Formats: sequence, structure tokens, C-alpha cells
Amino acid sequence: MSILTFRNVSLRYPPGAGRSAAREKRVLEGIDLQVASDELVTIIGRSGSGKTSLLNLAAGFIAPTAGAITVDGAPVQGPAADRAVVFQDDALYPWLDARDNIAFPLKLKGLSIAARRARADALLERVGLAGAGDRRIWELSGGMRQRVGIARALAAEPRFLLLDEPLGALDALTRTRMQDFLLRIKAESRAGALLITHSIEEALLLGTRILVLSPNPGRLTAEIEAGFSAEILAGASIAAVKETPLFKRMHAGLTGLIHSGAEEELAA
Ligand SMILES: Nc1ncnc2c1ncn2[C@@H]1O[C@H](COP(=O)(O)OP(=O)(O)OP(=O)(O)O)[C@@H](O)[C@H]1O
Repeated sequence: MSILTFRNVSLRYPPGAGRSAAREKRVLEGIDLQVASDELVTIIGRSGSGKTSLLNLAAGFIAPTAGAITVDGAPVQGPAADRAVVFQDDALYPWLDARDNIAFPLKLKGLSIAARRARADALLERVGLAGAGDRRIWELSGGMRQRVGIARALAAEPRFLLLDEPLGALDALTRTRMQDFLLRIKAESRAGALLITHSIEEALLLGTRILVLSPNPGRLTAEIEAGFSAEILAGASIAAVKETPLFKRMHAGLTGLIHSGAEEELAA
């Protein structure tokens, strides 16, 4: 069992960086968070609340201004193979075919060409793309590309999957299929997962825990446990789960939590 921990983490962007150039930007404040490898934790928050910044900290792309981020007690000091990131735009290498995209991280691990190809083929099969290994990225649909991205993330057998709106660019039908897929592949991989999303529905469907990030500065203001992902893994359809009174009640409750304070902010 691995644990990713944020302890009292704050993040400020210095003046001159990004959009608000004149003043220092307080983005995240006092974030305490733990993700264990048997969990899929979703973080939901309004636009600009700091979700991507939080994920970038977990990935080690940026460092916190204060506080500590650790994996099994060891400080995160930059990107590493124990934490794989999947972005909304799949960020695949267009000059490589699907198989070589998946095999790419294995090259860094020093595996032979034959071993890399064998592992990539096994992963292609696992994500339902057996036979598509020779296809170029532009020959794949959006959902297929995201599967390749997820397979590539899994290739190095990370301890944590960090998912930044990975399904955000997909049409509704494909998104539902991919939600189901993501749950299953996460359960099989035994990696912990941190998923950020704008979608309240997706946060509830996929998360074993849902954390609400409130903006200015970003703080975790609510935590909810949900069992819908276990129902889906046990065979319930996503459409059926969404129709249950409990799902609807929790959806309404979460909507209230996320939007409380938004009116005051607009008026201010
Ligand atoms: N490199 C940067 N320099 C300065 N400010 C930044 C930088 N990156 C993000 N910000 C600011 O930090 C705040 C949080 O941004 P972030 O992208 O983490 O939020 P988000 O919740 O992921 O937003 P969205 O849902 O719109 O993607 C925003 O006000 C943004 O303008």
C-alpha cells in the first residue's frame, strides 16, 4: 500500500507570472490530503480554484511555497516514474504509432526493444486496443487516444495515476464509456488515483472520496465518501446509478457545496 500525502501545502505564484502580473497570487492554502493506493480520490472545484496547480504539485512539475508532499514518506522532488500524469489533451507523440507511444516510458527504464514491444502489446490489449498498435495517433478517435494515454501512463507501473480532466474533451457517450473503463483499469492496476474534474457527476461516479476545492485561495472545504464506483465495478450501469435517489441527492448536495460563496464573489 502506497500513500501520497500533502501536509499543510501552500502555493503562491510570484508577481509577474501568468495573468495577474502585479501581485503575488495565493493559489492554494493549507492543503492536507492523503491518497492511498486502494483509492480513487476526485477533486472538484470551480474554474480557477487551483485544481491543476494541485495536480502539478503532486506530479512534481512545480514545488510548494510551504508544506510537504511525500510518497510513502519520501519527499516529492520532481517528476518521477512512481507518479504518472494523464492530461485532457492526450499529449501523445504524433510521430509515433500507438504501440511506440505506450512503449516510450519503458525506454527510459532501459528495457530492450523486444521487451518494450511485448509490454506495449499487452497494455494495448488491456485497454481494448489490440490490433491498433500500428496506427498513428491521428488515425485514432478521441476515446482511443485517451486509452493510449492511459496505457502509456500505466506502462511504467506507477504507484499513482494523476488524472487532469482526462475525459473532459470527449463527447457525452464516449465519456460515459471511458468512465466505466477508467474505473476498471484503475482497479486492475492497483495504483492510487487522484482525478480532477469540473463535472460533479463524474466526481461522484468515480470517486471513493470527493474533495471540494474552494477558490481564492484554494482550500479543501468538504470531503464526501461515495460508493457508486463500487456499484459500477460490481456490474451496475452508469446510467442506472445516475437515476438512483441517493445519487441525485448527493449531486444536489455537492452542487450546493461547490457554488456556495459564488454569488457573494460575483457581487464583490
Ligand atoms: N503559472 C502561473 N502563474 C501565475 N498564476 C497562475 C499560473 N498557473 C495558474 N495560475 C492562476 O492560479 C489560479 C488557479 O489555476 P488552476 O489552473 O490551478 O485552476 P483550475 O481549478 O485548474 O482551473 P480550471 O478549472 O479553469 O482549469 C488561477 O487564478 C490561475 O490564473
